[in-house]
Amino acid sequence: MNAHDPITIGIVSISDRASSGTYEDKGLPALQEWLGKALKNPISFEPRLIPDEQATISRTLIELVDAGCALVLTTGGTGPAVRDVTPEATLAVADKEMPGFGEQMRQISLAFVPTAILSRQVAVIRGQCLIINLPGQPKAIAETLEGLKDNAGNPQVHGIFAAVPYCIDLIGGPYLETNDAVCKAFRPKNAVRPARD
Ligand SMILES: Nc1ncnc2c1ncn2[C@@H]1O[C@H](COP(=O)(O)OP(=O)(O)OP(=O)(O)O)[C@@H](O)[C@H]1O
Ligand SMILES: Nc1nc2c(c(=O)[nH]1)N[C@H]1C(S)=C(S)[C@@H](COP(=O)(O)O)O[C@H]1N2
Repeated sequence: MNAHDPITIGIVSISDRASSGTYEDKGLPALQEWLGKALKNPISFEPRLIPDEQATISRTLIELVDAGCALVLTTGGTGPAVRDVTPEATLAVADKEMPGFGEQMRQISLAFVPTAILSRQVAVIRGQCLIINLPGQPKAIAETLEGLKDNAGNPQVHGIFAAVPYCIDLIGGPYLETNDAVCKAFRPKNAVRPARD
């Protein structure tokens, strides 16, 4: 039996072309694969594939929070194009904005592509859920969550996921434990529970 707290995670791929079948969606599989590798907790996924429509995005986020998700990750629709409205839809359902996540993602992504500054990702708290926008490029999902490592695997720029478990502690969610080889979560010493494996 898995001794870790269970978690429900909403994963939302926001893409006009993937949701209409013009191309295959690679966002949901990339999110699911990375989270499955990074977390020791048993995960129940709530996947959604939707077009770049602001009202649909906001409605989907509210539905996932109401369904008990402690974490929702979106991918796509963060750029400057007319139909890129994921940040607006996310801010519209926010109780609190968490600007550090967007700042750190742009910092990480700049190490990969100069166009990282075009991504307007935001993160917010709604109720007891943390909602984070990731860029739409499927490879950007692991890059932003995991950060930049040197050849020996030591972090050079921390991935944003390192801060996710403690954030979820602070909003009263499940205690998340990570596989350190993928992503080492950081918590202040007094917030660390004894290991259970
Ligand atoms: N769900 C997805 N599956 C596969 N590739 C994707 C997906 N979303 C985005 N991409 C790729 O990343 C690029 C940048 O993503 P962005 O969210 O800006 O999409 P877009 O160009 O607005 O088009 P669309 O919304 O139709 O995917 C896309 O042009 C596409 O090549
Ligand atoms: N790590 C990473 N971040 C990235 C990219 C990338 O390839 N890798 N692409 C950038 C580009 S080209 C754009 S336009 C913005 C917005 O992407 P989105 O509209 O797909 O969300 O994300 C940026 N962030």
